[in-house]
Amino acid sequence: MEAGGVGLALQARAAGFGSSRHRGGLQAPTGSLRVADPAGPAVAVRARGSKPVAPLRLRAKKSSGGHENSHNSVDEALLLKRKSEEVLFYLNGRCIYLVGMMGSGKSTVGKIMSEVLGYSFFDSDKLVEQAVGMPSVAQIFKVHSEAFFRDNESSVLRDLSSMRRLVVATGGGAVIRPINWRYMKRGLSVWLDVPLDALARRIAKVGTASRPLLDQPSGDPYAMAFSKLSMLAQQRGDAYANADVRVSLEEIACKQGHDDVSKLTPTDIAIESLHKIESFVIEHTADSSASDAQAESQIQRIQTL
Ligand SMILES: Nc1ncnc2c1ncn2[C@@H]1O[C@H](COP(=O)(O)OP(=O)(O)OP(=O)(O)O)[C@@H](O)[C@H]1O
Ligand SMILES: O=C(O)C1=C[C@@H](O)[C@@H](O)[C@H](O)C1
Ligand SMILES: [Mg+2]
Repeated sequence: MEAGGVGLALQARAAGFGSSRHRGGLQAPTGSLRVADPAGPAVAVRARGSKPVAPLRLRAKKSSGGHENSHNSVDEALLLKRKSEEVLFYLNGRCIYLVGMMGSGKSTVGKIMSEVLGYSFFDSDKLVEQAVGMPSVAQIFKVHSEAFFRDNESSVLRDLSSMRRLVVATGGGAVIRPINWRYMKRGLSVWLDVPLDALARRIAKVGTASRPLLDQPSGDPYAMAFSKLSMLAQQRGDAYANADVRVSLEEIACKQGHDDVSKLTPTDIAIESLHKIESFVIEHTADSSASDAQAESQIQRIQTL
């Protein structure tokens, strides 16, 4: 199933936000996964020449609606910081895997979470590109095949799963292979559940060229994205629901009294994700041997689907 020998030289850049420091990822493939100290602090896994994790800067900017700004207010930034400190205690170095459809905000929200937690951020699509030595997922699909991409995606997730203190934005389709769940269940998985209409709006705004499963030479970008996303959602059934935690944007919007999920900032979503992670971990660490058994039986169930 998995690609053989897709080695990764893990040189994570400490995740930043709002700058080129964002581009967490690997250097060109150079052999096996190397981490100086997998259990050590996030600064132990950073790119050659990159700077250590920058302290959280509170930015009090009004949202433009385009989400160039990560936080709406100082209050929101403080809430995020406070929640991350509580969650860190319970996480005990466990990795966080964000799953969800294309455009659900895994990369955007993941970077915010990694910054506040002092974790390193990885985007599994980028890691596959680097491991294969191609500039884009679209090109990998074109030159090789989706199956080839999926094999490499599994290899990347396997390599990441041996590490600690990472936030991983997984590829939108990573949930379809049961073996990937075995890897992701070594950490905590979070499903960003975003209505298809909002996904299609986001994707239409930036275009579909980088997303081969949605790319369409002509037609209305929103309508095309919506119809393809609907099809994928149907094919994937409840694969996303295998995640430990579900973060529903509709639920957050409802709690905040908004009629539209587009009012939510990535920070709102990061806060809710941390909150849900905390509840999940508290609930499942009461009896850790029972929860290990639960996780194993869940993996067995996924594998037989
Ligand atoms: N809360 C939000 N509100 C509005 N737009 C958002 C929000 N979060 C992310 N976006 C925008 O939606 C687009 C997709 O976000 P992002 O790349 O983070 O998603 P993704 O889940 O990583 O997608 P992919 O699976 O394709 O990598 C980006 O243009 C991003 O700026
Ligand atoms: O949903 C999917 O199947 C995909 C999502 C992207 O993140 C990429 O992993 C790729 O374009 C496939
Ligand atoms: Mg992404």
